[in-house]
Amino acid sequence: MNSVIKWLYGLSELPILLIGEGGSGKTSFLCHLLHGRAEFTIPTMGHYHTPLDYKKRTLSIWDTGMGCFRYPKWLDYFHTPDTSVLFFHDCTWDEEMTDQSLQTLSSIGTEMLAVGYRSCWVILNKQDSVSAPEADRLRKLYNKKLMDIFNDAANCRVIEYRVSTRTGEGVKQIIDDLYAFVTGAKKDSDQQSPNPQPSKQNQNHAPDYKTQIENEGAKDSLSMQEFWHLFLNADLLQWGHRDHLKSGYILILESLKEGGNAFDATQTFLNHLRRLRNAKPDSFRNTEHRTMTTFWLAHLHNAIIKYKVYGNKNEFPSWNDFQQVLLKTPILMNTSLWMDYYTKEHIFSSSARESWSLPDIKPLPGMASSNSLSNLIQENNPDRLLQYAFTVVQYSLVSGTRRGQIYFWIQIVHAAIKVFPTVPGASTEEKSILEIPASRLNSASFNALFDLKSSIWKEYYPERIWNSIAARMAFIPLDLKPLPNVIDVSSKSQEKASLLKQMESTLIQNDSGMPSLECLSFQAISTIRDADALIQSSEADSPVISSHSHLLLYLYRSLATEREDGNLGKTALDKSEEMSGPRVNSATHRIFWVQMFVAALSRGQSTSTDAPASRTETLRFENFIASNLQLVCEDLPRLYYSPEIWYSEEATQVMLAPDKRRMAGSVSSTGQETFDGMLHL
Ligand SMILES: Nc1nc2c(ncn2[C@@H]2O[C@H](COP(=O)(O)OP(=O)(O)OP(=O)(O)O)[C@@H](O)[C@H]2O)c(=O)[nH]1
Ligand SMILES: [Mg+2]
Repeated sequence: MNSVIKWLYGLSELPILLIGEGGSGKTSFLCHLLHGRAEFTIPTMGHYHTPLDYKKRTLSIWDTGMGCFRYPKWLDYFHTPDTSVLFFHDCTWDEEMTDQSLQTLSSIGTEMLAVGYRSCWVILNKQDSVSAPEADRLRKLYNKKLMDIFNDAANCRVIEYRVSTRTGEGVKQIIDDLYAFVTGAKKDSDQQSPNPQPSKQNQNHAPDYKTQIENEGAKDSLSMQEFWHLFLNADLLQWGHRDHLKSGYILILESLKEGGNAFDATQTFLNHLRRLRNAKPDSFRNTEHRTMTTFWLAHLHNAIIKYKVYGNKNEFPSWNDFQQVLLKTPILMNTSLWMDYYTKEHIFSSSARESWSLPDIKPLPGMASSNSLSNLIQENNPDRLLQYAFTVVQYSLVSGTRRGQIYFWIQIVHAAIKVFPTVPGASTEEKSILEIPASRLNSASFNALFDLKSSIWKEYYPERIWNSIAARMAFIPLDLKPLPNVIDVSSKSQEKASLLKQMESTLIQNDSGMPSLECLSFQAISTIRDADALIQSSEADSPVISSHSHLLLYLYRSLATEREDGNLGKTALDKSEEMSGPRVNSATHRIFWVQMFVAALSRGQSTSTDAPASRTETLRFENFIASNLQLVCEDLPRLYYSPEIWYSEEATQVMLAPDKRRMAGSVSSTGQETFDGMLHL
């Protein structure tokens, strides 16, 4: 795991770990270091890596949040024997908090001793707010504690001078001292290269994979359809590398068309393998290995994208292009390809067999490199049918009026979109347009499909009712004809092929960007509806999370009242740990959403946009969602994490920092903290 973390975040030089109880000033310290001033901070969750060029070296600074302490042995993942630890204490804490902080230092110290350590310096922070004798008292307490734990005064000590990460006093001196200490003490063993070399076999031999592909292709007399038929019936006469690639190619291609990725396709592939094994145990041995399957599907996925993008093609390749795709990426023929990425110990571990595990030699191609910001594409679509709904929704949510009209639009949009499945299907036949999941639909396709007009209300209401005062307050029963349950796909837009193409390109674009405002607004409507239903039932307070709307409502109810007492971060983590269910069974997933929530609530705090307490809970929740539309986007993690990291076993165990984009609560060296989602809305 350590090596995974190392290549993932480039933890190559002078690692420095900032730890200490929540609110002790770790992030403020980093802000001062980077920007030379204190900034507004929100509680940090998880671990964030910031490289800082300093003198002639790069400091690899890890800011941690209190979430860390909650995972057993978390230090194992982020602390190496060459890490310098800076432990923060808030001098204004009362006795109870001080005891807790001392205990935390004990448990961290014990783990450091087990892993091996370089140094541990205690920083008595916020001395701008306490007297000198109080700081002295604390210094003695901590000196004794350090002696008890490490008995190593040369490397483990309390900083003597005054420190305040608010005023900046002492900050530069700490880093100067640490730099001098580390560069002076650097051992020879540290110069070792962190990454093992790629396997010799792959370096020395460059087999002619192209010729091999051509030879095997020439002998392959089955059409792709025939192959697939035999595969489904477990009638394949052979089950070699090419057959694996072929079936994987079909599955990943179909998954891609419906907005899926290697991870969605992995489960389908494993299901097929199980089916084949049950049908013909002698021909299909039990070689089920989740990491290996995902590894190959991820490579096939990249090969398909490469073929499409570099070939300047508008469409995904077809089934029959398999041979051509293979020829463009001949390395797929290398059955030992995984050796470039995984050590044997790692890939043959039982956890890698059962769950997707990140490679420990180098990242898969296409995986975002450390902290690179993805270019967010703001859709600029002139054909914005949903804009109608959005405008009404936004107006209604913010002003609390015209509820009648908004519900009309909800019904219309909902009736139309009902023909889309909410969950992507797993069938592998050629996809029809109606198999694109609703969550991936964009407004242009929606418009083209349903041909709805902003004037459609005229079919249902006379103008005087539509514009009446009553319609502003509540939903008015329909006057002219009932609302449809399902709207037919417009007959004008039956040209499936061209629409499918349009959707495919949207899917690819959406991979790196946020859905349009219209889509977010649309999703917000259903979130609010779901939340309302949950509030009516008793399910809202259940920590067994049943849906994304439930997750949002649960966090909202747990945290919205907490922001006054300054303990938001701690409560958020406590609450998040009570949650269960498939959406939150990974540490990274859970903390990601909690962090998003904390950021949203903190923003509310700083801009005071919250609804008055007199409003009903549903309305307050509506108001909160309307001000933080990004939260309704279930795909939000895609903006921050590559799927390889997001779905990895490692991410399940500890909070892994995002690799595509920084989250609120972390500080970057290029700018100050970001409040996610709102920047590009
Ligand atoms: N008086 C005083 N307040 C400070 C000082 N440094 C930080 N603060 C305040 O303390 C609070 C917490 O600071 P952070 O830097 O967010 O603390 P943290 O250790 O990163 O907290 P977590 O991320 O929750 O673990 C903020 O409100 C800061 O403004 C200081 O030197 N003096
Ligand atoms: Mg912090």
